[in-house]
Amino acid sequence: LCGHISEKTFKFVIVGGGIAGVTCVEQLSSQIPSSEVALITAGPHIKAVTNYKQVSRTLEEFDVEEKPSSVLEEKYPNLTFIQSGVKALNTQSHFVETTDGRVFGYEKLCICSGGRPKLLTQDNPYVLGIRDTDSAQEFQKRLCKAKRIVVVGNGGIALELVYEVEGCEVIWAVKDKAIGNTFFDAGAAQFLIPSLEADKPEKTAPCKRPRYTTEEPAPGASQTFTAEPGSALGPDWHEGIVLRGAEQVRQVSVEYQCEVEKIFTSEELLSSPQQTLRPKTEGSWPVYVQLTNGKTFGCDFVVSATGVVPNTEPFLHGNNFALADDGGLQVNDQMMTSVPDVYAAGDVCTACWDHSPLWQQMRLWTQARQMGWYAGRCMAAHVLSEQIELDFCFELFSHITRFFNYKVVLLGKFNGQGLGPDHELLVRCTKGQEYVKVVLSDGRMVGAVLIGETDLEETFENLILNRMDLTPYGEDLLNPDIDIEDYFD
Ligand SMILES: Cc1cc2nc3c(=O)[nH]c(=O)nc-3n(C[C@H](O)[C@H](O)[C@H](O)COP(=O)(O)OP(=O)(O)OC[C@H]3O[C@@H](n4cnc5c(N)ncnc54)[C@H](O)[C@@H]3O)c2cc1C
Ligand SMILES: NC(=O)C1=CN([C@@H]2O[C@H](COP(=O)(O)OP(=O)(O)OC[C@H]3O[C@@H](n4cnc5c(N)ncnc54)[C@H](OP(=O)(O)O)[C@@H]3O)[C@@H](O)[C@H]2O)C=CC1
Repeated sequence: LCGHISEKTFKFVIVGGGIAGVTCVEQLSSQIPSSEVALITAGPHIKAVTNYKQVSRTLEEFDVEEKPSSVLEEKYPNLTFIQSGVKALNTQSHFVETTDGRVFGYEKLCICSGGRPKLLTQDNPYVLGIRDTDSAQEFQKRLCKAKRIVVVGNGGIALELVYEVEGCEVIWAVKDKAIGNTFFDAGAAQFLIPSLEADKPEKTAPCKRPRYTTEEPAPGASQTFTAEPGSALGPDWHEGIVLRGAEQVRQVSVEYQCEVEKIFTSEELLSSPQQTLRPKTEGSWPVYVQLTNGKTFGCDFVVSATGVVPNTEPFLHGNNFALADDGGLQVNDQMMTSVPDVYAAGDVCTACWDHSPLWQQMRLWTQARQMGWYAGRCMAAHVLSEQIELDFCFELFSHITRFFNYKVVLLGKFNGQGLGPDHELLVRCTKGQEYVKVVLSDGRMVGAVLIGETDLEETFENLILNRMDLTPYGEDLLNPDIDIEDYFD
């Protein structure tokens, strides 16, 4: 960037129009309305949080809408929207350079560039990831002609896909002994598995959440930005699109405790000596997946639902950012990276402060919002030379979502993460109705998994936050004949 003259210098520059970036912009604009803020993002749309509802002290629910950037600009006159990717950053001179060749100065910068799918293999046309509207559309396009797909991964996307896909055979390959390892233990998995075999309940009411934009880009509009990823999808992304394959019925088979050994095409199969790559399945398929359990499945395509990689690439060259083991930009309890005046929030960053014993980072919509909001507050406080303390939302991990048509609430160390063998579990389960698991450490509740309409989230959240010794209550904690709320009044 040497020798570049910046077009304009802003007090605050935010990169990324996903939930983290947009929330950061909103926070800065409302805290210091007179300051000049620029939002630089690769696409013409931004993601906005709507219908925000604080369910309890730490649990929150909201909808997400994909909107044209003009909506933000109209709301915040101090905001300049710049539609372009950022291709380079000079943190010494405080400049960013965009893919369309412009240079902008900043006083404080917040990187909210999200993540991209961590695919099993790059550049294999039969291996798809799902992240943004474009990739979801591509998936839908391929699915409508597909008779069989292989889904690899055991986290959020795989859980959603195997349940939502209709009219297609789904082979689901997971590394673990049970499904959904990022969210559940084996007990919860056992509770959920019958939903994959049963007929799905008819969707009674249409989803009230707004759909994501699925329009084709305006002619000429996308050319410059096709290499840039869009914002991540989020709650109910699959409600807006038909996920139906070419068969009459859905059939899901889970292959446990295996990974992908090899992915090869039908041409490679035919040319292999003595057909060493002999598939165990009938028929001819465009692509084959050989698993470490010795089985090989032919399929129309593979979905790699194997996590995300933080989008740090354009910011690293020539700069000295400290990166975490997962590749995220390390941030401290003020959302500051290791480089002066550069902050980060959302999927691109890794929270490297001393976490509360009840919180952990997961790359989720809620955390992207909380981090963007808190980063905005920190940036504003720092230019005003004010002190700011880590927000309360980082005290307790909490997440509300839906899997297999059940409401799912996760609190604290819901899977006993990092607790070692010194913890106790209490479980209550009614088949097809609810699964309640409580994690106790030293007599205190430190985590919970609530599946179904349990109505226990607020009480359990309070019990966790109060750190009360629950030893005297024993198993009565989950006794369905005791109204637990009255019990602790
Ligand atoms: C299919 C799917 C379902 C999900 N479901 C849920 C759910 O139910 N609940 C939940 O809590 N979370 C869910 N998530 C996770 C959630 O969507 C993400 O954690 C969250 O959206 C991350 O927000 P972000 O703002 O950090 O990043 P992103 O939304 O990825 O936004 C990053 C932004 O940066 C822009 N950008 C990237 N690189 C550049 C660059 N070089 N220059 C300029 N701009 C750039 C992108 O265009 C984008 O606008 C889901 C994710 C996926 C993929
Ligand atoms: N409702 C919700 O809350 C949803 C949230 N999301 C979020 O979106 C993001 C993307 O979702 P997703 O891609 O499912 O990521 P997740 O991080 O949720 O899950 C990734 C899964 O893939 C497994 N995995 C990683 N590498 C391999 C490999 N080489 N072979 C086989 N399995 C592998 C991981 O196992 P291991 O953990 O052992 O490495 C893990 O089970 C995540 O941040 C997720 O939290 C997505 C959908 C719904």
